Amino acid sequence: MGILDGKKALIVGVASKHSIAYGIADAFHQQGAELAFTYQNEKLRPRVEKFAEAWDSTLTFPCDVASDEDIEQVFTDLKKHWDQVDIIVHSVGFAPAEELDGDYVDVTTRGGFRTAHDISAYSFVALAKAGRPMLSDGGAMLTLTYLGAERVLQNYNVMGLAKASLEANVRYMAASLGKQGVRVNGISAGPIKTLAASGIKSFRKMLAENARRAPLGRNITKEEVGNSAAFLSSDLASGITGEIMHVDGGFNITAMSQEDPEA
Ligand SMILES: NC(=O)c1ccc[n+]([C@@H]2O[C@H](COP(=O)([O-])OP(=O)(O)OC[C@H]3O[C@@H](n4cnc5c(N)ncnc54)[C@H](O)[C@@H]3O)[C@@H](O)[C@H]2O)c1
Ligand SMILES: Cc1c(CN(C)C(=O)CCc2cnc3c(c2)CCC(=O)N3)oc2ccccc12
Repeated sequence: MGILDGKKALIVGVASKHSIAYGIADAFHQQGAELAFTYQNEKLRPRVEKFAEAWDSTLTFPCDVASDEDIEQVFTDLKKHWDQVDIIVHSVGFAPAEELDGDYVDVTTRGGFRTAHDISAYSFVALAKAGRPMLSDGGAMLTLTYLGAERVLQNYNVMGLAKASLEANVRYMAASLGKQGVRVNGISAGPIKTLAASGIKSFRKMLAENARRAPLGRNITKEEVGNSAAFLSSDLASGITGEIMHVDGGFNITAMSQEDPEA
């Protein structure tokens, strides 16, 4: 008896076993959902096919979210297997690496700004546009955001603006899709060591600072994000839409903590 029994979920954004989308897929499978996946490129295909098999799924589709044709094709192909889709998870974020290291005003460019917003924010409503005809009454969409949308974190730079746009997307999409019984929410996750986090300068220091200052005194895991995602996507959350839920050990409620050396 799982909270997602009978639900069909499309998960966009699995790239490795460290991915947040991996934690979400695992939790969804444990809760009884039937899964389908997209992968960004041919390089990721064998890996995602292997993961899908472990979760009793044979449904994997290529999709670069920069391409409207790719996104349309995903739902055309999915329609051959499923009449409707109950859940769509968007776990995708990208900005050119050079935008994420240094002074915001110095390193931000028009091209980098466009790419960050296209891939990290527009892609969520693009999935809704293409998926709308297949989304069931009682369906749910979910995306992953970060505290950088609300506060300034060093080096997060233009990704913070893209996440702010993504969080507004959650609210406007919730308002647009509510009449057809589809809920739209976001999870603002604490920092997790994933591919998207690798190569980020002083990421380890950031993880340590988060663990020190968070009320739970530790970093959160992709499994914990997965469980919260399963709840938000399930009928247990039938009254929740347009919401951003922080799954970050409480870090976002703090300012200075007693142990702060500067306190
Ligand atoms: N890791 C963290 O600390 C953290 C914290 C909060 C939010 N997030 C967000 O979680 C989401 C997942 O990131 P992650 O940390 O699991 O890292 P990840 O690298 O495992 O996942 C990022 C995914 O984005 C996909 N992607 C990038 N560009 C794409 C494109 N053009 N088309 C299709 N897919 C594309 C990648 O293939 C990958 O699957 C992102 O939105 C990220 O901003 C991450
Ligand atoms: C936390 C944190 C993250 C993790 N996180 C919340 C993210 O949203 C990941 C964002 C991200 C987007 N695009 C790229 C990369 C990371 C690195 C590789 C690349 O080429 N492009 O990224 C940061 C970047 C700077 C500062 C903090 C962070």
